[in-house]
Amino acid sequence: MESLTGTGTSTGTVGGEYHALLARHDAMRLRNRLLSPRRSAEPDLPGPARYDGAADQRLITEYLDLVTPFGELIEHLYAEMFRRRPYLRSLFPASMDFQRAHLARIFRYLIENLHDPDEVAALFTRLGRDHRKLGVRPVHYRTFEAALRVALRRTAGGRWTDAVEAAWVRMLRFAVAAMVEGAEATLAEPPYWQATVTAHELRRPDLAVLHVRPHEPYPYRAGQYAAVESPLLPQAWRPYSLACAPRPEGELELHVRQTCEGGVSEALVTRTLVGDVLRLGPANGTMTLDDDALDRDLLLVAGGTGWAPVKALVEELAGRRPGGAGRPVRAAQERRRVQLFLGARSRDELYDAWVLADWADCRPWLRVVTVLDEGAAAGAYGPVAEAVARHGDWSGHLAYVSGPPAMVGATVSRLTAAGLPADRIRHDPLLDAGGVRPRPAAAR
Ligand SMILES: NC(=O)C1=CN([C@@H]2O[C@H](COP(=O)(O)OP(=O)(O)OC[C@H]3O[C@@H](n4cnc5c(N)ncnc54)[C@H](O)[C@@H]3O)[C@@H](O)[C@H]2O)C=CC1
Repeated sequence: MESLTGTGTSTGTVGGEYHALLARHDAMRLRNRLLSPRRSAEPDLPGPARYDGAADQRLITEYLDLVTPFGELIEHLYAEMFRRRPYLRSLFPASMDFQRAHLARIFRYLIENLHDPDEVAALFTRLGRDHRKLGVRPVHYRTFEAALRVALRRTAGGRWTDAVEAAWVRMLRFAVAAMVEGAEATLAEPPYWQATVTAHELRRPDLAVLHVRPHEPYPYRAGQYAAVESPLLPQAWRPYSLACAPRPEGELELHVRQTCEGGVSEALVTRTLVGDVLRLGPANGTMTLDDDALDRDLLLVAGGTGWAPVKALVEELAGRRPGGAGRPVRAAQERRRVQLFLGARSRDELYDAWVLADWADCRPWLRVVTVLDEGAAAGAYGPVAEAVARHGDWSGHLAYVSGPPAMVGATVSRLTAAGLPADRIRHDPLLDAGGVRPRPAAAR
């Protein structure tokens, strides 16, 4: 483990050799764990049991104004970390803006949820699994901790106390223990999957549909999302929903809207060619069809490229109905109906319209309403949340909502106000660009 700290280059991005070394190291750890499963791989990191998060939350919150907004703290933290271990810079993307914002979200999430250690541990266990793709090792967290302590003192100034710092450190160690646990539990799966682009269609000037073929079997369920990295922007990973149900040949579909210049979405939409090799992180997300989901009528609501996971869900449903190749649904479940609302800015923005037309012809259990921002030509109009609310009583349904965060939030609010229990509405993290959930107050 410690020997890895000297690996890598002091500048540039993390390379194949580093990942090959990590893979060999993971294989050794897995072997050791299988031979002696009770042995903790990182005995010096504390486990999450019996952590009094509420007490630390009170202390941290009382002195929070000394270190917020988090911008300055995070600047100091990364500066100190890269000063101590320059090679760690290679584990991060060239531009740190996104990373800084992401870390601020993580700190906010941690502090706001610390009274609920189980919830925090569950999220950070998933994050630990996901962080394997970055080449992060447990030893790196110790450097992070040391840098955080320096940064806290530098930012807070004279009123800072050892007791508050100790609370921050306990909070961090608690989260790190869960991350290490998550990484250890998934040692048997690859930290990332390489996937070759087999098709790239520009459907709108700023929107592409990509097909990619993973080099190894890629486990996921319809409705899930994965972090994607382009070789044009190493170590910059962004989440995209997988737009198809698992297929026998293993090919995946991604829908990407360019959201800004110079980012991952631009690289995928305008600078990616057939034959390029992307990397995918492990699949995540709870917008999936469990068996009990099939006992209810379904309401699917999608806006823009939020159509992607909903398309995958409908594909899975079709595969499980008579005539489909998937695991069949029970007879009673066959009678269940699916109502889909698809929001788009204009008719031209319905970039997958031919799929909808095909489906309307051969899927009598599916009803589709397209909702255009401009005019009522396709059957409904106005913000998709309002169209859904106008169209009926959804209180007995199970709902899946996907699209711009404001649209998802508005739809969830309308549905809960109309009597649909919150635990029957599924959607991905709203503010998430890297796996962190928003505060509980934001409707999910
Ligand atoms: N799993 C998920 O939740 C997924 C989410 N997305 C997100 O969906 C968004 C898609 O972007 P675009 O294709 O550019 O969508 P867009 O900006 O074209 O919006 C699509 C439709 O959503 C509705 N909408 C948009 N903003 C709204 C608001 N503030 N309030 C109510 N309704 C609103 C409108 O009906 C609009 O026509 C991105 O933010 C992306 O991150 C994309 C894929 C999957």
